[in-house]
Amino acid sequence: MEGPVGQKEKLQEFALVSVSDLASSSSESHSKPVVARFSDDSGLAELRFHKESESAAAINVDLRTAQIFKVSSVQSVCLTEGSDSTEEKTSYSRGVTVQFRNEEESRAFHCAFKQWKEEVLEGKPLPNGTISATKSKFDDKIEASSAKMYFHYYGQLLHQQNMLQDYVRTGTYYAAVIENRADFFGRVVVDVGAGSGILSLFAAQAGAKHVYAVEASEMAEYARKLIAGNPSLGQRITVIKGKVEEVELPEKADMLISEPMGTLLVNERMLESYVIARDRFLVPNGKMFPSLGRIHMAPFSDEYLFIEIANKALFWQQQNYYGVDLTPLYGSAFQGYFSQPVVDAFDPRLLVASPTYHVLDFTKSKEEDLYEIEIPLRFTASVGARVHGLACWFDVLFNGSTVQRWLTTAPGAPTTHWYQLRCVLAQPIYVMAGQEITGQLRMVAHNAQSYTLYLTLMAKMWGPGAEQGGIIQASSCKLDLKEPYYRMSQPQAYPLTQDQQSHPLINTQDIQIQSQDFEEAELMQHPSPNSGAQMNSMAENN
Ligand SMILES: C[S@@+](CC[C@H](N)C(=O)[O-])C[C@H]1O[C@@H](n2cnc3c(N)ncnc32)[C@H](O)[C@@H]1O
Repeated sequence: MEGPVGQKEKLQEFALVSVSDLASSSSESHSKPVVARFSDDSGLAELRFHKESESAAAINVDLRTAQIFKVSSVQSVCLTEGSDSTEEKTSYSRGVTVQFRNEEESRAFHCAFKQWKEEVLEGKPLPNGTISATKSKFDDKIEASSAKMYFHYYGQLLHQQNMLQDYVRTGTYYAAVIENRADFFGRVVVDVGAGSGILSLFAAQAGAKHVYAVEASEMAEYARKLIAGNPSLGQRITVIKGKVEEVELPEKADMLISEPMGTLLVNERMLESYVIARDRFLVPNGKMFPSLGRIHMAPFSDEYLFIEIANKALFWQQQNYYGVDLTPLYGSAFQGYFSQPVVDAFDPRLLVASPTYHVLDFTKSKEEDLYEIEIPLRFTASVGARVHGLACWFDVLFNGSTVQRWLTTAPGAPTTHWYQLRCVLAQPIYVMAGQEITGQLRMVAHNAQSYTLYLTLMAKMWGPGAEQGGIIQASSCKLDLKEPYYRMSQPQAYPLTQDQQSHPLINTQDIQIQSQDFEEAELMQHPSPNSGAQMNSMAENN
């Protein structure tokens, strides 16, 4: 045994009685002693079984995927994923039976095996496009079942198509890239979560020197196909299948391009992957497309929506449902319906105050900043109304050196597949025109790639008692962003109340609509692909 683990030239050797490759049934044994050698001198952490002083006919095991099982006190089986080099796609499991000289050596070997996996591989740089650690930051914070469903969803062409067919989204990306050729020309670009590879192809069209398209789902294979089918661009694009938290790239990037936005900007928690990619791949002062996002918020009044939600729970008020009293569950059902944020396109005239916004700067935010986001709220009601909750939407900025362009999901702007989001209070509050509405929106990330939302809205004392500063109404709710209620309908022509007609609601200029180059977008009837609820219901259906 030589070269203790942890030193620069890492190497460890064991003498064995024999090894046999289960696939070939050939056995390496006695004539010359068999050696098991852990090494990383090729840059690849591997276990190699070979005859002493003979490297030919060695059996190589990739330690990143290898597992070892004890069959007896002196015999073990080492299983690993293998790949057939002649046919890139084929992957199969490979087994090697290892015979030790005694129990003590077996124990030492197992101990070394465990150490190599845990200590040597942890954070160790590996060759381009390979996985850098057995368990990454992504795996630490995201539930495996959520990640599996998430990448399964994005692995399907139909869901990529849904995003590609959001012409406001894809058209704004295209315009932002092509109008800012100067930012791409001759530059190295990383496409973070490349999906079909569309943004990589746009970057190549704008003259990028090379684009690394990193995609964790099975979509990476389709991206390869699409890119190969566009050879004049494709020769400057490399698709790397893996998570941005784990892959290694051969060079630093001058620029990142990505579409990491989910419902309410933060759903899916992909913004965290975007800033991790920034820290891992981007040169100092490199560009990010988009570079920042804003969450916009305003209180709204929507009697129809409120009644619709409240009515859903009425089912549980039946006292004789096939002879069963359902009322014990009414309260829980009522709460359950109000814990679902509503996703739809609403008429901006439902807003009862000018919106405010919260900025997330992707060039500066730390990953941890996105774990919990607290937004203080302060509005002045422009009309007297019953406030039913908080309406939210987002926009992102492409801060090009030639043209600055915003992609907005604002109500009243051409509809995107993100629509808008509304948090509805089970207990509405009443406000008069000119009254101040305060509160807080707190978003806490959870391990199912989404957020729990805590909303509080308060209306301060109005009239003579106001100087005392007393709060007369406060209403709170807790919602799960992963479980939205999709209420996809055409924006309704809401009849204005008399009060609303005499007071113009809000200055619609306050809602920045910057993607107006596009014709009225057709309203898409499909639910957002970025929704956990849809993924869940999809999984339930399967
Ligand atoms: C919203 S889609 C955008 C796809 C494509 N860029 C586009 O604009 O059409 C996000 C993509 O990022 C991928 N993705 C999400 N998190 C990732 C991660 N940590 N590493 C690599 N890919 C990821 C998803 O599988 C999905 O294909």
